[in-house]
Amino acid sequence: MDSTYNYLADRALDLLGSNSRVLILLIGIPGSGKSTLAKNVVDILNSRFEKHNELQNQKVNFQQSEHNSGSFQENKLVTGDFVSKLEDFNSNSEIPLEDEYYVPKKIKKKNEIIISGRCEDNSIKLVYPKFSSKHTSNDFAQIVPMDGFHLSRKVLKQFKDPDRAILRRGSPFTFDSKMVATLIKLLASTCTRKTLNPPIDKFQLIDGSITGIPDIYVPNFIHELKDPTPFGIPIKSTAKILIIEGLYLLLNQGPWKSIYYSLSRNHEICYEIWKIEVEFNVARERVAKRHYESGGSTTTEEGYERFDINDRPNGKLVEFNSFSADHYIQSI
Ligand SMILES: Nc1ncnc2c1ncn2[C@@H]1O[C@H](COP(=O)(O)OP(=O)(O)OP(=O)(O)O)[C@@H](O)[C@H]1O
Repeated sequence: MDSTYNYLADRALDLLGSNSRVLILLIGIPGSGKSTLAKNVVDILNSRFEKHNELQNQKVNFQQSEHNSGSFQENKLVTGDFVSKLEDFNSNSEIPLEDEYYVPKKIKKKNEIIISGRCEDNSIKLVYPKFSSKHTSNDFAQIVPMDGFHLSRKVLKQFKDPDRAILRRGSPFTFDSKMVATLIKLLASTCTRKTLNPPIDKFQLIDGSITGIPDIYVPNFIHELKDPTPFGIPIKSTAKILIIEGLYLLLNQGPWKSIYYSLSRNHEICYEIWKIEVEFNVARERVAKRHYESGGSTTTEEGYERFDINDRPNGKLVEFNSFSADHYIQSI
């Protein structure tokens, strides 16, 4: 197992090369072990980062612009082109909550831009970094979960068939898929292949005032609240390896398919797609156990039932309707 995680950490570092950032999409059916694998790989990367800095006898090796006015300069953001194409949010316009194709809108504030989809709970915030004085070892590699893009129960209850929406929570139509696609396009724009001159060490962090990469805040999913919270997860401008994990990232249906197209048609983007392969009966055992241990079901039998009602159809959907990945990992 450890050798798989170490191999993947090496692979991510090789992909990064001397680019400012690499994006890795991690997919797999429910229970395939996406979160577990992503966490292990990110931990290895961050501990290597820490060790590297210890060897160099410096806390964090990082490059920052000397003259940073700290003022907001949208045109300096690498995400500027993409964001400028989004329409401004108009508080009078009605948001069709069930429209999967609803296009997110932007709201500009002093030194930040908020991108809002069908529900403000799923919003994303971009902040142009003023100063980046505090860095920790966790700034190097990071997991970006998709859970925060679950539509809130408040929204699902307003669907034409709220019972079905609540029962099938976790299915593609219960996410703000346009916001997921928007986030990936935003992140992709921060991962363009640009060999810096002079080439920099893989482990060197570079301030957003040099790269034009903003800090991006994405929604978190608090399991106790059973709903998303906006801006709960910061993706610092200095993060160099991002692992985005989610079930539907390669789905070739609805707004999800734009994720694959936005990456695969652009060879300028430094990215790779990894898929974990696992037998359904193995995933079923794991998920039923997880449901039971987390209190989501009172017996293991009920855990199996939950897998069969929701996780299995969602898993089958992605197994038969997804684009191909770049690298396949056998779950052990
Ligand atoms: N290789 C493994 N061997 C045994 N159990 C595992 C393995 N990987 C993960 N698990 C366990 O299986 C369960 C599901 O793992 P994890 O949450 O990482 O999967 P996931 O693909 O992210 O699932 P989901 O999409 O449902 O969130 C967890 O309880 C985890 O501890």
